[in-house]
Amino acid sequence: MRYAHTVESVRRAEAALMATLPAGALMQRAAAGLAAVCIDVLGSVYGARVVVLVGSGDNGGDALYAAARLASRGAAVELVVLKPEAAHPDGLAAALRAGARRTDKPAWDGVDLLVDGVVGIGGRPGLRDPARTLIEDARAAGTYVVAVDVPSGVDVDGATLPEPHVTADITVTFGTHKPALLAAPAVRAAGWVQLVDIGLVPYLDEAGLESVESADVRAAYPLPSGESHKYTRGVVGVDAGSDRYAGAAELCVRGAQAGPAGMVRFGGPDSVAAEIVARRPEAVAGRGRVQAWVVGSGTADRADSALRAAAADEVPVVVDADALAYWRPGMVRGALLTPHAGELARMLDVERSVVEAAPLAYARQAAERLDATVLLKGSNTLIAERDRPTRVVSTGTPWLATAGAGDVLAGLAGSLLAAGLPARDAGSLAAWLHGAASRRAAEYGRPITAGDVAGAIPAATAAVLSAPATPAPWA
Ligand SMILES: NC(=O)C1=CN([C@@H]2O[C@H](COP(=O)(O)OP(=O)(O)OC[C@H]3O[C@@H](n4cnc5c(N)ncnc54)[C@H](O)[C@@H]3O)[C@@H](O)[C@H]2O)[C@@H](O)CC1
Ligand SMILES: Nc1ncnc2c1ncn2[C@@H]1O[C@H](COP(=O)(O)OP(=O)(O)O)[C@@H](O)[C@H]1O
Ligand SMILES: [K+]
Repeated sequence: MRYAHTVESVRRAEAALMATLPAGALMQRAAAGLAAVCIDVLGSVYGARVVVLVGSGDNGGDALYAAARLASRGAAVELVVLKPEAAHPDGLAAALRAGARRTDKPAWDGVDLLVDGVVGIGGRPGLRDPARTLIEDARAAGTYVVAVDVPSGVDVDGATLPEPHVTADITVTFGTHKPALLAAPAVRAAGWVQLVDIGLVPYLDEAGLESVESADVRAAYPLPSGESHKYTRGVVGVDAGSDRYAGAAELCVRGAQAGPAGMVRFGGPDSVAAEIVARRPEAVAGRGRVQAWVVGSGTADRADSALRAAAADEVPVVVDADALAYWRPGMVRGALLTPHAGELARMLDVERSVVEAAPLAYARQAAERLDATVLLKGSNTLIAERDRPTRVVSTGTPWLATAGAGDVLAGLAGSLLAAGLPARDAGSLAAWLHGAASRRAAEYGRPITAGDVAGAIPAATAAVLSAPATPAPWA
């Protein structure tokens, strides 16, 4: 996992760490890491032109000490000190001593790098002038931007993206990630994120947000063993599709078949079942004992009865698409709801745009109010559960925004549930593998169908499971 901590928890940890160190040591660690990334970006430092925007807090202090390091390596460093009376005095003196010069209006032509030290975790969202105009001018000139700790102006904890804000090419962050560096929409402003270790980790409490990585998928994926048979691997029931949306049923079944469960039962209408079995002969038509249900993809006006029937089995349920409207808090223990922003907005009775602007807050609110694990689909996908760190998955590609992709995801999540994973892990792994499969299918940049995504899930799974350890002979 990559972990993100809120401003409050970073401050708490920093205070505890600072108490063990000489004054200023932490800022030096941060500045050294920042300067190293800038040097990497520049390639050749000597003679490079660097403009540093210096705010009035410690974020500006970091930027000033990094500026001193760059200037002492021969870079032509220009400091724009936004509030001279409040700039970090020792940092400013160090930068000037090393040869940096002050300016109010840099000529952006020929600037190799802009360092954004306007505000960090102490910043209020948004940017005021003159920082705003300076950033706009630099961007218009195509200047490469390195943000210090966070891109200035973003909402650090809420990960929303108020206008105006800095859009960085690289963000060099200290100690731990911040929510805005992992979750949409703010993550779009961060560019590539580089974490600098300043020794904070032992002092941090549990992260509120965690980003799922390939090693997490490998560690949690339910593997069959030599003793397994199809029933011990889990049976997943799919109640999806209708005469109008038969395709949704097939895509959901294909997602389920690409997961770890040993068998897929199709419990939808007979007319659809006949077609499913003809096209996917491994699926078994008719209801029976299952370890998890997937309900709702393309069920149209059967959604209510389909959800109630699944709930009566008292096994975990993936509640997707049309069935979401009939979800009642507490209906099923261990349920995984898989709405996109529009569906979640309807469930919470707000506008879609409101959810899209603050997905992290709404996914969390939904998990509370709806009493279930909520997987909110989008450019990155969130998995929220009450009293647990929220997960974020960002393996997908925008090509994944294609009709039916959600049906595949629901099927895959159901298979992982049936194989025994709790809802939060099933949702995390399903979203990760679904996103990885979409990238594989899109070959890093071409249109794909939901069927292509389903077809690529086994290869994406193989790639992540091929751990360096020697596999057991039967695996
Ligand atoms: N606390 C620590 O131990 C460490 C902090 N570090 C740095 O310190 C930063 C936090 O420093 P601070 O707490 O001083 O806060 P910041 O430097 O993030 O910002 C606070 C200052 O910016 C002004 N400000 C707030 N919102 C603004 C806005 N929208 N536009 C313009 N000005 C605004 C405030 O009036 C205040 O003076 C971190 O992000 C990190 O870069 C690092 O040096 C590592 C160690
Ligand atoms: N911009 C994007 N970048 C990456 N993935 C996206 C983006 N937009 C949507 N997705 C993903 O595409 C899938 C679309 O699912 P969904 O909205 O349910 O479509 P459908 O209902 O047609 O199946 C989800 O997995 C979602 O996370
Ligand atoms: K910054």
